[in-house]
Amino acid sequence: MNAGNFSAKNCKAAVVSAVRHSPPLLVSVTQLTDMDSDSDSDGSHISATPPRDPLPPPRLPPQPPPKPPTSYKSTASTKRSSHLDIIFKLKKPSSSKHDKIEPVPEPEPKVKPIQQPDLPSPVGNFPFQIRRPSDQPHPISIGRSLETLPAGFFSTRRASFSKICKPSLNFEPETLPEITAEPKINGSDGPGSTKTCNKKLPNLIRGDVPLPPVKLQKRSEEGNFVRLNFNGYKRKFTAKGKKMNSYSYKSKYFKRSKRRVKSEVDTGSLCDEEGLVSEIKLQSKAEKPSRCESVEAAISAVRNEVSDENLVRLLKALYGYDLFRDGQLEAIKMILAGKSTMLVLPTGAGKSLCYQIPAVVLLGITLVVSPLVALMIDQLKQLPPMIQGGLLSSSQGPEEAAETLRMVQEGSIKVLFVSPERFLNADFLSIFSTLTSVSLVVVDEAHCVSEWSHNFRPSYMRLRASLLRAKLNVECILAMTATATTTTLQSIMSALEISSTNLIQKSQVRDNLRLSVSLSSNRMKDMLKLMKSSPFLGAQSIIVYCKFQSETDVISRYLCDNNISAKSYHSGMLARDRSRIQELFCANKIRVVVATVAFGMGIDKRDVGAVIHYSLPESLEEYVQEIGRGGRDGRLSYCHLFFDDVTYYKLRSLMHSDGVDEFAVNKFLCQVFADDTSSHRKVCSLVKESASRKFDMKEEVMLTLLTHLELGETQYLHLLPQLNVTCTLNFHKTSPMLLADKDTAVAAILKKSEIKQGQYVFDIPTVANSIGVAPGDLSNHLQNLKAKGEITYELKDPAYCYKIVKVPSDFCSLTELLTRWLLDIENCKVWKLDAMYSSAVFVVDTCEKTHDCNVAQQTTCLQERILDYFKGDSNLDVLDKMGQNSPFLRADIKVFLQSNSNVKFTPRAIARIMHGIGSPAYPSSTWSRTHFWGRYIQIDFKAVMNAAKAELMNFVGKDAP
Ligand SMILES: Nc1ncnc2c1ncn2[C@@H]1O[C@H](COP(=O)(O)OP(=O)(O)OP(=O)(O)O)[C@@H](O)[C@H]1O
Repeated sequence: MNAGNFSAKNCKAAVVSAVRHSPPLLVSVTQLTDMDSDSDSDGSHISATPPRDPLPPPRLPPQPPPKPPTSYKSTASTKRSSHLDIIFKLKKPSSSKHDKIEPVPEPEPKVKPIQQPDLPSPVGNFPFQIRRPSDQPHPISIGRSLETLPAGFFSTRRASFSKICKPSLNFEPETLPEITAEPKINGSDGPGSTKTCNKKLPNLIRGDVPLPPVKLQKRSEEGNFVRLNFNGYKRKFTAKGKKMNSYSYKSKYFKRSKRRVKSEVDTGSLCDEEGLVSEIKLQSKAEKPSRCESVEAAISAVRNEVSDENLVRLLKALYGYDLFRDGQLEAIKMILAGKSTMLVLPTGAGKSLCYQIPAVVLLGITLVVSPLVALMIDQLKQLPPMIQGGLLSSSQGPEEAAETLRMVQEGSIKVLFVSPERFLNADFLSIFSTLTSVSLVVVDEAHCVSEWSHNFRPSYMRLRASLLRAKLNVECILAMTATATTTTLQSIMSALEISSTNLIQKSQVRDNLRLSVSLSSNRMKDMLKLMKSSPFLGAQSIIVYCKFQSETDVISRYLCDNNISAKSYHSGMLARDRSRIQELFCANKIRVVVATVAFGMGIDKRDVGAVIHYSLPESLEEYVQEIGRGGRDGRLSYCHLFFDDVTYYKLRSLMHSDGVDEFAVNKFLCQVFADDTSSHRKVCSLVKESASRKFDMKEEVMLTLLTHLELGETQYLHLLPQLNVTCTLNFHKTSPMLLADKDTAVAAILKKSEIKQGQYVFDIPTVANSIGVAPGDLSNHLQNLKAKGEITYELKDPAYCYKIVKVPSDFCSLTELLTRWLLDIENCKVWKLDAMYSSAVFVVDTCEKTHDCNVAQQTTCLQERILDYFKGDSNLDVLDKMGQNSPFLRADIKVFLQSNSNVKFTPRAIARIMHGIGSPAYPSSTWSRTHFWGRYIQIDFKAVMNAAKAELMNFVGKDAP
């Protein structure tokens, strides 16, 4: 083997099959020949003959205690456990975005071989030995959601609704509280309630277009509201800068019967007893009828003539504001003229209003695509009371989703918030292509579309103009972001087919933010000093941003100890605790929130007087987004950034945590297309958790690859909504054989099941394929059987589902292409961090040189720097602070390999361990115990990878490249 083997250029199609069996980059250290340590590094004291005892054989998960069969359980329960048997017992660890950022632990003083039974195995050959956290239910359990359905729910709905119910089977990356957009009960006079909404009308509003009646929801009646269920806790909200909204909430048991709106804002107690489902109704204070009339009149006027004067009148009528802010009027007029628009305004500049006004003027529905449920909830709450809003999220129950869709079809929702994953769902799309007219699609946080942004989301790749036009019949698209470089903008505008003449871009940093930066060797002490001095001392509300969850707790405690009221906030906390803290902060009952990046989007507290960055952000985009939480009321807000080299090195390592190698991509492709059948109707699946470990690839990266395979130049597959694919089923009433005689699905289940402890365990897509139905239909059928008392079942193992459209003819070229693309994304992330760090250094240096280090001066310096960065100025000098080598690196890798001689590694896996980054196959819970964990954090990741590759080459007796 030589280095050339790593290049896909040399790769021939025939290699593909060889790759499946003999991974070129994956070398078992057990083959190492005599290898004494030549290191005098920290690891040199290690015995030159480290233990080579093989690890104990993998420990099978303990068998759960056998459950007595309720009835009709098979006697064949002693059947041999299969590969799936083991997968079933592995549970998904906590995986929120922010959880993934972990502090690098201190290394242990001695090198020890990793002695444990659950070592990761090489890519492609995992015996599923890695110990996982004990059984935790998946946050969204299909089984549970199906169990909550009323008997015969699917069968009793109209055909369209039985389809609509399927969204409940989807998994969307939404982990926040349930929300239900409930229909307006009495108000048949919502703006969209007119039947004319079903007609497709152009966006261009002219005098000659026949005007439908304008019917607004009267505020004196039951208004626009959203019912939220925060894990069984009632929440109390205070109005957040919205003149017209207040929030009332009561147990749904009272609300449902009375359907009467009451405003009860009590900031005293924030939680009621557990178990109660809360209803939070959003309503305005009773509005005078004249107000509605004035809004109706203002809308009619704009429909007749889109003039500045008429739009200002509508602004006043809807919001009470006298003037548009910079960029708003321009954007609204462009949208009303039917032109797709790219809008870049700073955070807090008022982007929402730019789609809300067109939404009331245009005749059809406005779809707003949002990346987070929390953001959708905030935006829904912030809709002016006269705009009827709704929301669809995977955390809703099927009945609630169906009800929202019914309202959409009726035309009584004007603005519908959806996640990008909805666009995978054919039933959802069919409603819009056939029944409901979509006037406008708004892509909020549009930078997520671009892989070159700081926050790329693979599901956003689906939002392409061609698809939106084809599926939704929509002409006008509005893309909005606060932070995008020129490259990012280009890729968004190309995906959404927005002409360069339709770009509205204002400065990305508001003028009322005063920026300052300092290098600190004791950030905690320095921060306290800062907060106790002017102007931070005078700030009523402060947000402190940290990188790591653990930091937020430590710092908030430290501040409290120093008489500053502070609370921590991060995504590892319960949703209800997060909401409570947000509410307390917004109600000025907590002065300081110490948060991770999780505290951001959607938070519209207007009077945040200071934003302090305790840790360096990962990019200037993130920095700009976070300082944008300050001074939303237009008053001065002070933003200070502390930075230090230790945090920079840690973050730099983390930038490599999504990277994958050619070999892993190739293995992944082989598995994706392993089910190559002549029938393209067959549904294939990839269980997320096990595949993630098998290929040592994060789930998000796998989804990125799958989405690219669907939406890239050639369409190789068609992605379907994600499903829980493993079903464990018990029969109760009729014997399985008798039931199978009458029911083909049951017959297929019996055929395709393994019997484990008397329970039938099968793969949903496999059974569905065998009888030629869609997996969703099989799930519905099971639900019906369950409703009749015939069966009970549980579903688990969330999986990506897809149909193969075309098998690639040249796996190697495709592998090379995808790997290079992922590598570019990885490099881009690194560059963004370097640009952030360099900017901080630049500002400190420049200001120091002037000997006049005041806040105002740093503001100018940093603003200029940010401007250059977003312009894509190639002159932006970015520091390269990383070391390229260390005299001890290779020797240490050698020792590491010796001391873990029973484990197979790739160069990337070794580099990750040396950089202290966990990965699905080499988790930090296991590997942080090694002495070498994070030891080479200051050496460039690629240099460590090269050294690891060379050592692995040595092992097989070949020269490194
Ligand atoms: N023309 C205006 N006059 C006065 N206030 C306005 C105007 N337009 C918007 N606002 C207010 O500014 C605040 C911020 O608006 P909005 O939430 O739409 O900002 P945004 O640009 O979407 O911010 P983010 O990027 O953080 O989501 C809101 O409270 C909104 O009511």
